[in-house]
Amino acid sequence: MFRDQIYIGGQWIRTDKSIEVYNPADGKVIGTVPKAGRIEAEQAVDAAAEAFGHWSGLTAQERGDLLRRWFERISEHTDELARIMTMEQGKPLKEAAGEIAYANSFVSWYAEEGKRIYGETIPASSNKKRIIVTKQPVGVVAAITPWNFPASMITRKVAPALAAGCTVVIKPSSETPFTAIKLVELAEQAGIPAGVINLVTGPSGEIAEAWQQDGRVRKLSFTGSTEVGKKLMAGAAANVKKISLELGGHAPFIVTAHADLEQAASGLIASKFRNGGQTCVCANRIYVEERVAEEFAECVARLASELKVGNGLQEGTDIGPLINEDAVDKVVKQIQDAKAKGGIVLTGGKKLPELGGRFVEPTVIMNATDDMACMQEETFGPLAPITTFTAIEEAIKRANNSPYGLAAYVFTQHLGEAVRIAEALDYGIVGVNDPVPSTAQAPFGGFKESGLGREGGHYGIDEFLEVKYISLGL
Ligand SMILES: NC(=O)C1=CN([C@@H]2O[C@H](COP(=O)(O)OP(=O)(O)OC[C@H]3O[C@@H](n4cnc5c(N)ncnc54)[C@H](OP(=O)(O)O)[C@@H]3O)[C@@H](O)[C@H]2O)C=CC1
Ligand SMILES: O=C(O)CCCC(=O)O
Repeated sequence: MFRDQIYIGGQWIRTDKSIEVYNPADGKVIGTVPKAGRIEAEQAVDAAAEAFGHWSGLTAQERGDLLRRWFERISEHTDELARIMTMEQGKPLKEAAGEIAYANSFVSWYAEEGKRIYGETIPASSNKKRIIVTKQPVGVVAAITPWNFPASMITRKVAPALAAGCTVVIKPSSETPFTAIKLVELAEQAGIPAGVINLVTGPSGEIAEAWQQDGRVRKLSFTGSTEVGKKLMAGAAANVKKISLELGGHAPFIVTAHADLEQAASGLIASKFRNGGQTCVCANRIYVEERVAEEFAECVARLASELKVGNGLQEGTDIGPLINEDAVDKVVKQIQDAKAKGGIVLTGGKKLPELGGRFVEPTVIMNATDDMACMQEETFGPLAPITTFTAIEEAIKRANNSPYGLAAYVFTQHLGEAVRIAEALDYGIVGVNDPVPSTAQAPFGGFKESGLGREGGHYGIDEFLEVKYISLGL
């Protein structure tokens, strides 16, 4: 179940040293993965560079057929993949199975979309010339993925890259490598040729540096913190690598007096507590129009108090553990800070060491103010701070007052109000009466320090293509 090998050029390999992987629900070691370094990172690029000629030379239909076979293998192994994910990442089993289906939707969607990489002809200014525009794969792609979505962050990068004709080297998070390894094993079984997908595990800094410095890697796609994203962006300048960054978020969630309050409250629960709050698009700051705030907050607190916290493998669990002790400390500090600044805890507020892992109660805080840490920093945990506003313009101004610009949410039944607020928000994704807007067909990505580029939809495949202009003299 927990394969302890990396995959380079179609070979499964072990290294002398290894890294332990823990189950965050009980702190126990579930297995080890190789502690690869610069040498293996370079070997992976050798393999990907060698495989590129053949892979990019296949037709889009041939690549699509192989991606479709990968999709089928993943579907058949959903239960096993979900179990691996719950054991290394913590999210409840039903949510892990949901993530596998979501991850696989990128594989099926890009298996088709690769066939629609269209070029263009442009009228020339001389009738002795023809202007032809084509698109071709960028080359070898490096994908560095985080622990919060161990499957979908792999497929959201790898499926469009492969469909475009690129080959890839992957470095999954050291906290959740086994889901990624299983996905790659299934790609091998699906017949994706040796060298097209390569995966190494090990210290992220060393592996990322090797790939940054290697001019054969023409594109780096990263999901993770803004802090690391900035370093990678600076490193990519060395050989002017293309780069996509999907970084931190600090999503505002605006509820107006025109909202259906029950719909808004259950929407907030879905957005805020998905993956225990460890999602870059999670609601992080909740702005509610004053005259409905009390009723809304009571409804949210009641729903949050009904969520069952526990080991994700147990039936009925809604919220699993946080990924590590640092994550627990960050949430607990934000709760303490909010209380010290006048926040009132409506439900939750404590960590739950008696459960034997890294668990924090789903927490709802009323009377939040903009000077609280939870209103300024990404929480990445189950804390919902609620503040009030009296004028919509004030809510928009406060919502936009952030270096982040990934996702934002608006709940209102007033159409004009919904459109005006959605248009005024400086965010790449706006969910209007929709707490979970992510989907394979749509562009996912942020403004400002939340990142660069888009994943998903036809935008997501463009990230792996170069535009070539051919000027044809007749
Ligand atoms: N946008 C998102 O989805 C995510 C946002 N975050 C935000 O970041 C905060 C901190 O979480 P954390 O896990 O520490 O986030 P990191 O950004 O440190 O880790 C995310 C990924 O980046 C890798 N990584 C870490 N350092 C480097 C580096 N120098 N070069 C290349 N890759 C690197 C990690 O690998 P390894 O695990 O092997 O070190 C992991 O795969 C969270 O609280 C949250 O706010 C975190 C994760 C995902
Ligand atoms: O970066 C993340 O948090 C993963 C994206 C989750 C999603 O696709 O909704």
